[in-house]
Amino acid sequence: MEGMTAHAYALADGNTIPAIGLGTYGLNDQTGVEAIETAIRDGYRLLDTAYNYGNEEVVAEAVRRSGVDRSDLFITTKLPGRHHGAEETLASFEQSRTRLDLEWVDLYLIHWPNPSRDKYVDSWRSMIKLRERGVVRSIGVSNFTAEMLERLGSETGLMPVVNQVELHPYFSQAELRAFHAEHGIRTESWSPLAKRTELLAEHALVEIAARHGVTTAQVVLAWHLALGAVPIPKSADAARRRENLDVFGIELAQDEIDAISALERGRIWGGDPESHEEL
Ligand SMILES: NC(=O)C1=CN([C@@H]2O[C@H](COP(=O)(O)OP(=O)(O)OC[C@H]3O[C@@H](n4cnc5c(N)ncnc54)[C@H](OP(=O)(O)O)[C@@H]3O)[C@@H](O)[C@H]2O)C=CC1
Ligand SMILES: O=C(O)C(=O)[C@@H](O)[C@H](O)C(=O)CO
Repeated sequence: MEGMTAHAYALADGNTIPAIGLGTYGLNDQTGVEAIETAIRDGYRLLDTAYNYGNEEVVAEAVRRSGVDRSDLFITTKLPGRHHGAEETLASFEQSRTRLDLEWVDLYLIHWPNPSRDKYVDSWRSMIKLRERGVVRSIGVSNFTAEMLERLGSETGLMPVVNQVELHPYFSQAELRAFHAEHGIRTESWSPLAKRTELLAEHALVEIAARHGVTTAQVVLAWHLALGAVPIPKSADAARRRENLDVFGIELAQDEIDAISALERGRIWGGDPESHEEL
């Protein structure tokens, strides 16, 4: 599995990111605390939240209750579109950090580029400052196109180390992943199971899963690992979360990887970074 050691990858800034994580969108309130706490106890180390998920305090409580050393966890949060801008970014981060009850955040992402606002470069400069201050270990983006990434690089001299994008067998992002590989950017996959939809019943996946004696969800997650992308599946169910973590022994053959990539059909909803407004 490309560039992976001990189920983690080195990022271009020298930090390390776990090879799989837990998506937390929709894990709220007490049930969310219990789900995330159990996930940590079961071995999840990367937790993916965002200002806009309204659950940063839920993540904080789960981390406290888990008993796992904070330095063994990798916690990501994201800057919302309505807070783009130099000062706004610094203030928004501080709110996130306070709610997360953390000395530092492992990975801070610009959630969406919101190009109509044209402020993501200002936000990026503030994120560079946050990293220099040590309150953020790694900085990245989400839902950025190659052109937007180029712009960050040319205007600030620093490329993100991660771009978290929609990625699953229906939308495999081959071109963007090639751009990432050229520029030392690690790809993270959001909605890695295509929000379940009908993906997990696809004939090609059912066949491959039967051959390996695993579930179709596990096949999809093994495909992400084979691509060198970091999937962050969300599940509210403890057994499914354990299933999603138990994928490192699945070695897909190249023809299986190709058959899964051939399911390509496009985005599962209208989240085009050029036009989507996520405030
Ligand atoms: N940066 C961005 O713009 C975005 C980031 N994200 C991030 O990505 C994470 C994951 O994406 P999400 O949209 O939730 O989609 P996923 O692809 O992770 O799919 C989640 C769905 O799949 C089901 N599921 C999970 N595991 C299994 C399994 N083993 N077998 C069968 N069904 C399963 C879940 O149901 P159940 O809970 O009942 O198990 C849920 O309905 C989010 O939580 C968030 O952190 C998501 C969207 C955009
Ligand atoms: O989950 C996320 O990170 C998002 O950006 C979502 O708000 C996403 O835009 C969505 O779920 C829209 O239906």
